[in-house]
Amino acid sequence: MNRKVAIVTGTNSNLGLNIVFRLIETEDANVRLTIVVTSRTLPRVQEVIKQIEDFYNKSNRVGDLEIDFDYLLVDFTNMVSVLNAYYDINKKYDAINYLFVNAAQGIFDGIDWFGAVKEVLTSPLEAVTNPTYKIQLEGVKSKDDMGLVFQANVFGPYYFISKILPQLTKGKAYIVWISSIMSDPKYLSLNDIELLKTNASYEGSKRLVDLLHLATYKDLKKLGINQYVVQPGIFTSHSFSKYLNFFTYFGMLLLFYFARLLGSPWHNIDGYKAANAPVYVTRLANPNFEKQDVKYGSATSRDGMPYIKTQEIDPTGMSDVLAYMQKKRLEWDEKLKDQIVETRIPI
Ligand SMILES: NC(=O)C1=CN([C@@H]2O[C@H](COP(=O)(O)OP(=O)(O)OC[C@H]3O[C@@H](n4cnc5c(N)ncnc54)[C@H](OP(=O)(O)O)[C@@H]3O)[C@@H](O)[C@H]2O)C=CC1
Ligand SMILES: CC(C)=CCC[C@@H](C)[C@H]1CC[C@H]2C3=C(CC[C@]12C)[C@@]1(C)CCC(=O)[C@@H](C)[C@@H]1CC3
Repeated sequence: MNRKVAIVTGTNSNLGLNIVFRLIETEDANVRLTIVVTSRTLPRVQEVIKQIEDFYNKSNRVGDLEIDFDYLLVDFTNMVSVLNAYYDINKKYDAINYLFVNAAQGIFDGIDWFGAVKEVLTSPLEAVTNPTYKIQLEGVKSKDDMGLVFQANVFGPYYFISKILPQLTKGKAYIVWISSIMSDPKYLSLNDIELLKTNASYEGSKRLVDLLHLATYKDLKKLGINQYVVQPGIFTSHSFSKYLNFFTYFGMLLLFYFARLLGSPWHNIDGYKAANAPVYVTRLANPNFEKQDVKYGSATSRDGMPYIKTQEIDPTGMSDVLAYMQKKRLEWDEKLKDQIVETRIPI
């Protein structure tokens, strides 16, 4: 049985879970797939493993695909936690075949409901595609003294990748960065790469993801690693449902279906449709022919049919971003060099 290892960060999110579901559906036969679930807490690990097991046992893959589980407790806003996660992987695996960089956070502080109603009434499609009424805090730093959203969504995962590069190389891995349609160049100033002087740090972090991908995929390809950047469109998520009540939740769903009816390709609405592009690039795209300098999007037609829609990425600033990340990586290599030492003395 050929063994493969898949790491999905933020597995217990709507998208993370559906990425695993689609991977189970499309993985080759006669494979033993180890799914490395990641979370910041053990209860969420246990919860998502149960959901994946239920899906697998009801699937038609029980006969020709074996799955087993491992987990990583990692918080990407804590560099010691990221280093621990690397140590964990380094101890257990010599090859990793898939890494989905799915975990992300914003520092949302609620919704400007007056602004939301105004946007919905004046431009309902824009209101649920490029919303400007989500309130984001500005200038929030992590305990590691970095921009919190910058570290969580970009630098933490980048540093993790740099540490497990030997395993990713051995596994001829697919790395899939989850970006967003809200990653326009306007959200990132090259004088504020850690996103501390912006009230759109979430969108800025997704612009950084796009640029970091463009700046690194060619070198990774020389190692046999195929990296892609994708975006899942728009779908229901635990992270923003907490701001909604029964009426606003169903009001949002109604607007999502209305947007799809008006011809929006991006209102996938459910996590399974949203997970189309992330798995497409690893299972169906041919890395010898498919372009890697575009963003693969999960899309849904008016009549609910899923499809893949690519978008060009403006490369402006990619060298500045890469230089910043490489400098930050060397800084943290130095800071963490004696952080974890083997204390067990062999008898
Ligand atoms: N929902 C949408 O419409 C869209 C979502 N996306 C992207 O899709 C991805 C998944 O989104 P969604 O399903 O809504 O996810 P959620 O916001 O519901 O969940 C986020 C996930 O990320 C993990 N996470 C958050 N912060 C950290 C951290 N500091 N360290 C480690 N893990 C962390 C959480 O894990 P835990 O709490 O278990 O630790 C959780 O599983 C994200 O990258 C998001 O930006 C892109 C476009 C649209
Ligand atoms: C207007 C009503 C009745 C309710 C408010 C719904 C909003 C909470 C919701 C509508 C559009 C959503 C949206 C996102 C978050 C939640 C909404 C603002 C994102 C910003 C999530 C992250 C992304 O990457 C974007 C592409 C999403 C855009 C749409």
